[in-house]
Amino acid sequence: MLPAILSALLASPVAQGLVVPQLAELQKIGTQEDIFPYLAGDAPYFSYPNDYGIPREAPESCQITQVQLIARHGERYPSKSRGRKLFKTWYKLSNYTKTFNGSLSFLNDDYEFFIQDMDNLEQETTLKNSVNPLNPYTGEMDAKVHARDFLQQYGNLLENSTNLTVFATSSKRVHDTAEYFIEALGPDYNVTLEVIDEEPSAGANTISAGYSCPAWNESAFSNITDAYSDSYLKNIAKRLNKQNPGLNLTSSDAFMLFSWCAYEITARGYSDICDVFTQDELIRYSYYDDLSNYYSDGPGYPLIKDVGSNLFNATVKLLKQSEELDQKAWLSFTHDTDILNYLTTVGLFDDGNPLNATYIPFRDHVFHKSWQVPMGARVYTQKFQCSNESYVRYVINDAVIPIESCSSGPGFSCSENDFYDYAASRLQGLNFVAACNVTSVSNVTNLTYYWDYNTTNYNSPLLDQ
Ligand SMILES: Cc1ncc(C[n+]2csc(CCOP(=O)(O)O)c2C)c(N)n1
Repeated sequence: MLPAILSALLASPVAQGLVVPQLAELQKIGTQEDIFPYLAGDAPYFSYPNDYGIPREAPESCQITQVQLIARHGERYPSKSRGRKLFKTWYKLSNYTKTFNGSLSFLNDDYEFFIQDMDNLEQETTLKNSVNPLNPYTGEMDAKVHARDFLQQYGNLLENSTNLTVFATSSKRVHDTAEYFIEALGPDYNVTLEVIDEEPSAGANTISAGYSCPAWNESAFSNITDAYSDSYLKNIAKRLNKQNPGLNLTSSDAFMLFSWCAYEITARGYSDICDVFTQDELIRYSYYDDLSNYYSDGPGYPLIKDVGSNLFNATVKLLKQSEELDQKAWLSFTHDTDILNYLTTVGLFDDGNPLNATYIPFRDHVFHKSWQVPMGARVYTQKFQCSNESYVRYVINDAVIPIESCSSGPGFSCSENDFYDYAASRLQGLNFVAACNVTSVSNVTNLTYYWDYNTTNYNSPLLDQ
């Protein structure tokens, strides 16, 4: 039942004259959140599932002394290359002249594709560019709500300094996310945004080490990932073609339907195409995303530990200098792959069992990509003091994820010196500049922006990537 006030509003002459969302649309918004974790990090933000139950607030009688955030930009439209592929599938459907049957029947009713302006590709979803004015899943709102949550959790760290410097890569959507976040902090803080170049020429002075790594090869392990069966995609195409003779969808079209589902939810608030999939198909799609990222940007590709070491090294240095540095909160915005690379070096989602293409290892499977880097992902490093001891731990997408070999401190944290030993052991033998052949694209071999932002003006031109 629709609340009486809403029925009255929709029936009113005023509403009739406005563009009001259809009632059926309204009722679908908010009903698809259970499938977000299966959509390869393209769906709206969700908190880390399977939280261990550890409160993310500092433990009783402990004070946070430093916090670091590495965040992904918020919900966005598809990239240009994904957009091109989505349109290919959409044209096939929009050129179909017969009446649709089965789960595609929604296309019979004046359906409008969710990408309505090519200029939106690569960009954040906002209140303004949403397909539906009631879309609750914009990147803009996500960043703003996140900022208020940050203030509630860590606002006291900002109290003694009037200035806060925030860092974002020069990708427009990443930069825009940081701006929305800053806007929502409110007028009490004097915030400067430093825009750090993500062109390869930035070398090691980057929050996006992947772009400065010419040695990285996306398909280095495609021999493993290519072996993953695509029969679930063939089945989807076969089912839809049987219901709709002459449609001729391929496995690649079926693959695109998952992105359509995810991105449409972020632009419209819901997506009817999601009803095409069975739960088994969602699980198979999701595992393919884990498998391919494990071998291109995660623990399955040894070079990735070197890539992630650039940022991990810097975060450890900041922790060590927490007392002497005036700034106590270090906020950085970047891309999903950079966060995956960083977390791979930190080692929180590597249980040593390599993912395989033949079966889904349901019980031995900690590398869930979308759980680590959904849209709006937020990886916090907390340093806190209890009595005279300091401790470090990670809070990922609202869940405390302990370092298993170092979690005997309060709130399953790692005591500061043990953490430095842990970090040193993770970083041993890694060398971003050498392993990535950084000097072939840049002569910058150190990450300095956290330390020289007062004397160097970082304002790189924004990129649509
Ligand atoms: C090590 C490494 N270097 C470069 C790439 C290329 N790449 C493909 S997608 C993407 C960012 C989109 O993410 P988001 O949606 O968070 O903006 C990047 C940087 C990669 N995958 N791994």
